[in-house]
Amino acid sequence: MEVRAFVEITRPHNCSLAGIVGILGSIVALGSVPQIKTALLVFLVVTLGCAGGNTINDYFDYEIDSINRPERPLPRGAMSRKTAFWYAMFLFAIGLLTAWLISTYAFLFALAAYVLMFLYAWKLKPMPFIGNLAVATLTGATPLYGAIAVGRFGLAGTLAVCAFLVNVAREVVKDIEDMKGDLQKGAKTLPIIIGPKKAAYVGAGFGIATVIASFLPVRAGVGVGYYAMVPVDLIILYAVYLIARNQDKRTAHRSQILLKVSIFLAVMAFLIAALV
Ligand SMILES: CC(C)=CCC/C(C)=C/CC/C(C)=C/CC/C(C)=C/COC[C@H](O)COP(=O)(O)O
Ligand SMILES: CC(C)=CCC/C(C)=C/CC/C(C)=C/CC/C(C)=C/COP(=O)(O)OP(=O)(O)O
Ligand SMILES: [Mg+2]
Repeated sequence: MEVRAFVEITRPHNCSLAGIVGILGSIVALGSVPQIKTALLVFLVVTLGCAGGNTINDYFDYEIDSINRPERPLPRGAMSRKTAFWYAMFLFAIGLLTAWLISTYAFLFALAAYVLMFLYAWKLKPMPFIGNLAVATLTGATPLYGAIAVGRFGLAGTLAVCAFLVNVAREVVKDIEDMKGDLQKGAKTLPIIIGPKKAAYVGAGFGIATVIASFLPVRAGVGVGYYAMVPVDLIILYAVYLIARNQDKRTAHRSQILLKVSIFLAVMAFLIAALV
């Protein structure tokens, strides 16, 4: 058992980004910075949920990760599957207790998100496109969580739409990248059902929709700091061009990584626009 596996399995880079997005949702909903206590609680509920979701995801993905991702903690033997299961339940429990400190609505919203993450890992992921929509719904729910915590929505809805669209695009491209392992395990992902080319066009369509939606906050009057979004949209369009042109594993990996970079930069752009 490797102690560092308890951090690694949670994918802290995703969880910390998600936590920041939760706080961003509060900022954009309020139009100002929330109380530090609220910001901290939102960050904890989202990061603990994301950590539990990634952990339970690796628990259920053990066989497929043994093919696609043998370096991950469970396939390489750094942690037992039983330990991973109860570690995920522990993370979810602490997250729910933290959500209870915010409000009843915040608790119920977190409970729904955590249940959806468990269902995704347990049953939804192999369903063509349904699994992609579940993950994208969870990422879209993240800024909404921050809004629920402060009792207002404001512009958090536009953030949620962008998060949903870009993550549908990224999930489809990730499925194109993982086709080999998914085929061996009999998973019925979108690229396997309709073919990688048509799936690439679906992902590209959601990528283009993200670029269009990324200007929604401008229409709502978000400040000039928002022009930081322009390079983000150019990166998304390049990722779309790559996957539409070629669907081999290497191109799909480059495209999905570019989409992840665009998510990180977009979050920074929204933060700048909200705080400038
Ligand atoms: C215009 C534009 C791109 C707006 C971005 C909107 C926005 C706020 C996006 C944030 C979405 C979010 C909550 C991200 C959290 C971290 C994350 C990438 C979650 C989804 O992860 C699922 C994925 O399958 C994990 O795989 P990997 O990253 O390869 O470990
Ligand atoms: C709204 C609240 C309270 C929490 C949301 C928490 C967040 C941000 C969830 C975003 C989606 C996410 C990261 C869920 C975790 C589990 C997951 C979907 C991991 C992706 O796993 P796979 O689809 O198997 O892809 P990999 O090949 O990377 O394992
Ligand atoms: Mg997985």
